[in-house]
Amino acid sequence: MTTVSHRAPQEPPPEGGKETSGGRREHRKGPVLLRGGQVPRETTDQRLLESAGDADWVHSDPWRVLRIQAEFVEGFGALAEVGRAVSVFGSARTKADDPYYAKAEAVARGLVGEGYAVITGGGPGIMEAANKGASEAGGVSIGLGIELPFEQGMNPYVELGVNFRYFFARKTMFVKYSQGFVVLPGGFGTFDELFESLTLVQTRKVTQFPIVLVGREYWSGLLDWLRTTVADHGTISTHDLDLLHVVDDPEEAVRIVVTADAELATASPEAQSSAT
Ligand SMILES: CC(C)=CCNc1ncnc2c1ncn2[C@@H]1O[C@H](COP(=O)(O)O)[C@@H](O)[C@H]1O
Repeated sequence: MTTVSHRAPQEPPPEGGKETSGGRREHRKGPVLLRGGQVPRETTDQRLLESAGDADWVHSDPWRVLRIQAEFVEGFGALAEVGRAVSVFGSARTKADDPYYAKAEAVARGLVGEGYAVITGGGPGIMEAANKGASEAGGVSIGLGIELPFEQGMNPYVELGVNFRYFFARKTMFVKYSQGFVVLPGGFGTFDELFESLTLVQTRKVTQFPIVLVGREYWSGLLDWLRTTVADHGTISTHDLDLLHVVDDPEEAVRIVVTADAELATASPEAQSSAT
């Protein structure tokens, strides 16, 4: 493994790497290709064997990789035996008297009634509502929490909780361990989760993955924009929007997930393949 040192422009040209047929120096580091001023002047082994000099690099990023790895291992370990599950997303700010709070509870109850565990981000608002609905219905209520600068802690209805430091490790868990996503009104965090799942379906990294938006009024502006501006520019195909189901009724949301999941169970193994 090598690390990249960034030099000031006045420093001498790099000595490391290999000369290509075009007479340029280049250095490969896994998926990373370094050329020109980015080629490291010395190899990692050289640095490792050096007794003197700056050794800070040994202590920071390589260890971070192990922490990231540990998050995946812990997450996989905690969730491997959960069985069929659906992730429910939505705003962290929704109050308990908001009608969407009750809808999220109802979605979770319905999912439990169909034998699914419910996975959320473990936080307040819609996440809390879904965990509440799941735990009160006697189902498996899971929270994949995220460490944030303003500590919130897991909502009290989470019964199996895993706390992540990295959003990307956590997002893998939502997709890997759920059979579908139900998305209630939310902000940037919710959009991130929604568009990540849409991208995975669009690029066939996951297949037959139902994504249900609850709240026609809330989502219609976004959908209109996708149908007109975005599709008109050709940056998505109109059929990409078929990936999304929009409903108002929690029971309908549950029905869509159950139907898509049943179709997947009878589909070919190739159709079931997943990159996660
Ligand atoms: C009040 C507040 C901001 C609390 C933050 N506490 C949180 N705890 C856990 N997951 C979160 C939190 N904030 C955002 N997320 C993630 O982002 C989504 C909600 O973000 P937003 O509120 O729509 O943008 C959730 O589905 C969740 O996965």
